[in-house]
Amino acid sequence: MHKPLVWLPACHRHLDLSDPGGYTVLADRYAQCVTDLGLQPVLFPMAGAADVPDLLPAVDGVLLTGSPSNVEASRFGARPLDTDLLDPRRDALTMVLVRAAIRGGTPLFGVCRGLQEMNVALGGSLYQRVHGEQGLMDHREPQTDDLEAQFAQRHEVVLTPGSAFAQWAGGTRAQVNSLHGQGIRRLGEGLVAEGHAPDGLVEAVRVEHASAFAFGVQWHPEWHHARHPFYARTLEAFAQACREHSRRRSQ
Ligand SMILES: N[C@@H](CCC(=O)NCCCC(=O)O)C(=O)O
Repeated sequence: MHKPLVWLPACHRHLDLSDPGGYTVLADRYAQCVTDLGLQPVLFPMAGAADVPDLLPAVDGVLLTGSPSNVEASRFGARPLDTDLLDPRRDALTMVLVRAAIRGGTPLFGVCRGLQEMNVALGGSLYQRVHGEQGLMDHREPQTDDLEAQFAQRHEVVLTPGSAFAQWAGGTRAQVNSLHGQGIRRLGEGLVAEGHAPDGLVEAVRVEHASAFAFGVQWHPEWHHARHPFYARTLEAFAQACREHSRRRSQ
C-alpha cells in the first residue's frame, strides 16, 4: 500500500544567492514530522489556486505549516504593516485550499501560520501584533539563534472539556511553545475555539461540521513531537485520518 500523500503548501523566498529569482522553500522539520508519521510529504511547486481542483484529489491530507511570513492584512480588512514579511503566492493558494479541503473531506491541519490561514480563509481576522494589544501577552519566540530556546514550552493552554484536544492532552491544560506575532482576533465562520492562552487568545480551533479531521493550532506540535505526548497524539490523529482517506481513495 502506498504511503498517504500530504500536501505541504510551500513558502516563497528571495534567497541571497547569485540567482535573483525566487525559491520555493519548506522547513525540513515539517516534512520530517510527516515522514515520521509514515506519510509522504509532497510539494507542488508553482501550484496556485487554479490548480487546487486537480491536485487536491491526488492527496490524502493537507498540512499548513508555520512561516515567518504573515497573511496579507488586506485579506482580513486591515492595513499592512511596513514590517510585514509577505508571501502573497502562498496566501492566494491557501485561501482556496482551506475551503476546498474542508468541503471535500480532505484531512486538514493548520500549524501557526496555517491556523491563521484557516481563520482568514473562513472570513476571520487577525491581530497583526498580538504583543501590542492591551491585555495580551507577547507570544513571540525569544530573540536567540538557539532553536531549543525558540521552541521551548512557553505557556499553558486551556482546552475545552470533552474536546479532541483535551483527549489528546489527557486533560484540559497543557504547556505549548509559542513563536508568533499574529493571532486570531475574530473567529472565521464555522470555527470553534477549543484552546486558549492565559490571556484569552485563541490557540486551537476545530472546524465545526467538518466531515474529516480539520483542526488548527497556534503552537508547533512538529517540534520534538516524540518527546511530547500531546503533540504526538495530535499528529497521530491527523495521520490516522490521512490513512483512512488513502484507503477510501484507493477503493
Ligand atoms: N508569521 C506569523 C506566523 C508565525 C509562524 O508560523 N511561526 C513559525 C516560525 C518558524 C517556522 O518557520 O516554522 C506570525 O508571526 O504570527
